[in-house]
Amino acid sequence: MTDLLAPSPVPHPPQGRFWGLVPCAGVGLRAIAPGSPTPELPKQYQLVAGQPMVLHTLAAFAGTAGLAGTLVAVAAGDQFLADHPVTGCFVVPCGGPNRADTVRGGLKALLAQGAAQHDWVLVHDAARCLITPQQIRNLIDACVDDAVGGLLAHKLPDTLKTAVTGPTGVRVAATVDRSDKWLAQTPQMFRIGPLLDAISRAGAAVTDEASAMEAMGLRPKLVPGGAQNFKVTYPDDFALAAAVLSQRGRATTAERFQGRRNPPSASGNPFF
Ligand SMILES: Nc1ccn([C@@H]2O[C@H](COP(=O)(O)OP(=O)(O)OP(=O)(O)O)[C@@H](O)[C@H]2O)c(=O)n1
Ligand SMILES: C[C@](O)(CO)[C@H](O)COP(=O)(O)O
Repeated sequence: MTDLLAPSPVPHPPQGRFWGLVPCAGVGLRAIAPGSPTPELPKQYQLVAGQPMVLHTLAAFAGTAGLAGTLVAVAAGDQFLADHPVTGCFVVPCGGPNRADTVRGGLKALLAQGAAQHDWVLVHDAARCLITPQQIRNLIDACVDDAVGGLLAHKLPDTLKTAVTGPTGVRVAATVDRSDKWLAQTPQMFRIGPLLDAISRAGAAVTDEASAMEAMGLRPKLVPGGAQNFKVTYPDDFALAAAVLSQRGRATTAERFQGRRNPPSASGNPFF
């Protein structure tokens, strides 16, 4: 195994461009409350704070300076984004049966559309709709000079248990040391060529890009993301995401209102 903590004798490849890649071809089965009918739309198109979830996600990518473009990987026949175009985003029907297949299709499509093997790609779940341009920028800044790349992640905040299921239900098997545990988030940022190679070798079972790179013996960098960058996965998550987005919207409106009420004045006194 390569020891990436040791200085690399291989010079870094040339800088390259930065692309977004948003896998958007899932169904959202875990987001359906038990006993509820199957929703008409997959979860990434359901309304959150008055807007389809994925449009919040894509707005953050559209608002990030320095990206060459963002590819949205959707299921074959999915027309939703044709009716809701987003500046700087292009839609490709390369969705596969699981997330890794969708990402692999998206990486091939990026190369087919002119991206270079050494360009960077930031893979981000459509269902992480609370991502901000600042967090995307933080990841780029933290990884751009790294030999491997990295991902946003959140240091485990709670006590961690393993479980055992027996005749009396689910019970604690053990309490696990959490000091080295992080929750993997997205975006996950790697060079396109090495990532495509890693995912192709790892197969469809890997649940994130970093796992595929780890399987190649590499150690992606962990960059703090924050608790708000959670993935809308379970039914309760919609209300939580809506509350955060609405609060951000109110804060932005208040800041604008404050700016109009107290414009900077030549005297330096905000009242004159
Ligand atoms: N075949 C798939 C499966 C998932 N995804 C995308 O991967 C992201 C993260 O996946 P997850 O939240 O697990 O979404 P789903 O697979 O849709 O959810 P579930 O497992 O509950 O069905 C989502 O934006 C989802 O649309 C995808 O593009 N292609
Ligand atoms: C990539 C990911 O968001 C990292 O946490 C996550 O693994 C994707 O969702 P899934 O639930 O594993 O399919």
